[in-house]
Amino acid sequence: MDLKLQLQHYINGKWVGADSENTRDIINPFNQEVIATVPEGDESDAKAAIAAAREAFDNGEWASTPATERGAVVRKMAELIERDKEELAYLESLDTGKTMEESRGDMDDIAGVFRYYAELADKDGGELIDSPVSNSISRVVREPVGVCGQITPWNYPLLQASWKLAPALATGNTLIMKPSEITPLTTIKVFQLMEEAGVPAGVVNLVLGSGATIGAELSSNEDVDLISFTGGIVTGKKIMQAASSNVKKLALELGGKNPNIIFADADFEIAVDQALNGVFFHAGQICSAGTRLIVEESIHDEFVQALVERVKQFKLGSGFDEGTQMGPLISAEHRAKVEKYVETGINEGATLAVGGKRPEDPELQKGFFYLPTIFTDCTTEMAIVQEEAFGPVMTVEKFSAEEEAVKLANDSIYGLAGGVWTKDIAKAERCAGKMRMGTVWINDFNLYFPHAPWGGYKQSGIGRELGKSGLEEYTETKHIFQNLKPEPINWF
Ligand SMILES: NC(=O)c1ccc[n+]([C@@H]2O[C@H](COP(=O)([O-])OP(=O)(O)OC[C@H]3O[C@@H](n4cnc5c(N)ncnc54)[C@H](O)[C@@H]3O)[C@@H](O)[C@H]2O)c1
Ligand SMILES: C[N+](C)(C)CC=O
Repeated sequence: MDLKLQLQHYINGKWVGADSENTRDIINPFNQEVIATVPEGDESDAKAAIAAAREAFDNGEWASTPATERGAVVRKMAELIERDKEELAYLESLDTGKTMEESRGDMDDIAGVFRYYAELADKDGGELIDSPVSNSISRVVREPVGVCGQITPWNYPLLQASWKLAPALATGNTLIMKPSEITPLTTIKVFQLMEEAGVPAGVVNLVLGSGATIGAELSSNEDVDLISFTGGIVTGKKIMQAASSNVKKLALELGGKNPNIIFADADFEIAVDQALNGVFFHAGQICSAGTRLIVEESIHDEFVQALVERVKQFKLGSGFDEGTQMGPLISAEHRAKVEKYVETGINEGATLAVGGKRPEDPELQKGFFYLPTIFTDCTTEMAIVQEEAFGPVMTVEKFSAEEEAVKLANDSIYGLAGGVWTKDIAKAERCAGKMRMGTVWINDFNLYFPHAPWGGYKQSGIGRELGKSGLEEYTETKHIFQNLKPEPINWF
């Protein structure tokens, strides 16, 4: 398949092969066909990219380029992504199995992220602060952190990359990105676009390969000043340990096990519709999927019945077919993980209301498909209620009082996101105030946009992406104090 892509690393402004002869096949999750073969990097490739980024930061001009000019390059990226939207969406759907409609939506979001950070690039000229010393000037400025390692997951390959690339570039950092080894295509394409947009050599570097080699090198290498990671909690903890080598700045966007509370006074039809969307969109492979449904007892049975009836109608298929609502899971290994999780639920005594197996449709046998699944009679101590399945599986718990709903929602090591459905706004605000999560949606679910910070409480992560906070992650804060009338202290 000719994807018209430069299937190589991008280091110091050049497209280069891997030091070793190793390669990796990229697999289409819909039919297991090989879409592309890319170099599989090792530590030496990562070290070359880090050296290029270090040199570009220490001796290059990007960090001191006027912020307005950096903003113009970031804005150009938004324009190029819009220009190549169809091609990018095609590559994303090919690589992840998600529908073209989803991928097109992702590309719009990604262009929006570049545009947002382009606008912010030159808006922070520093701040004068009050000084306790007369005849002095005290000011606070923000400077780029330096060399940034950026590691992304496979579920939203380019979207998650854009949340890191745009703010890092806007603030004058240099970077090395390592996309997920199973979904590198759109990231490769965007590096081609960054070259076209005029990002100077060495400022952005791309290394393809596994987490255990490239990711581990980025996390531990002492020439890297910041590591920004989006992925699973187990990997996040490893990165945190490795990053202690030189006390790197750390941004971690980890998993979630997100509650969605449905009160009896919610708009029933909308709540059913959005509860389904909150879990089964992108086959549940979303960090903020509302997989823990917490439903008020008085409407529980009717609500579950409505969910099950709708789930039975879902159209599974190719992301390129009109009408497909849910694509395959990303890989055979990932589907096996989801299957194990469902088996655990059955063994724990939860009731399988629908799904719980692979589809029988002959058209879907080559893909990594799994039927949308709902468990009822779930209780908070069950592993299926506590652990992230990252697949199309919903657990349903019951509650009878507001405090109980909030307690159930907070009973998790995670704290990424959650939802509350009710027409009683005071009740919704009370719940939102008590829910220990980085995002709480009231009468909505899974909405994110560039202006709003994104990140987790508890073990869902450290730091924030998007919004102004997402820009600040890539800056160091410096206080410059100038004494305009120095005098001797006469102490010694
Ligand atoms: N909080 C968020 O915004 C957010 C967004 C998307 C995905 N996620 C989470 O990502 C997870 C799914 O993604 P995944 O399966 O790709 O996660 P993962 O942790 O397996 O991999 C993520 C990235 O880390 C790399 N990696 C693996 N081992 C590494 C190591 N030892 N050192 C450095 N890097 C290493 C991988 O190669 C990949 O690029 C889920 O838990 C999901 O919730 C979170
Ligand atoms: C952050 N988000 C919702 C775009 C993707 C999470 O997996």
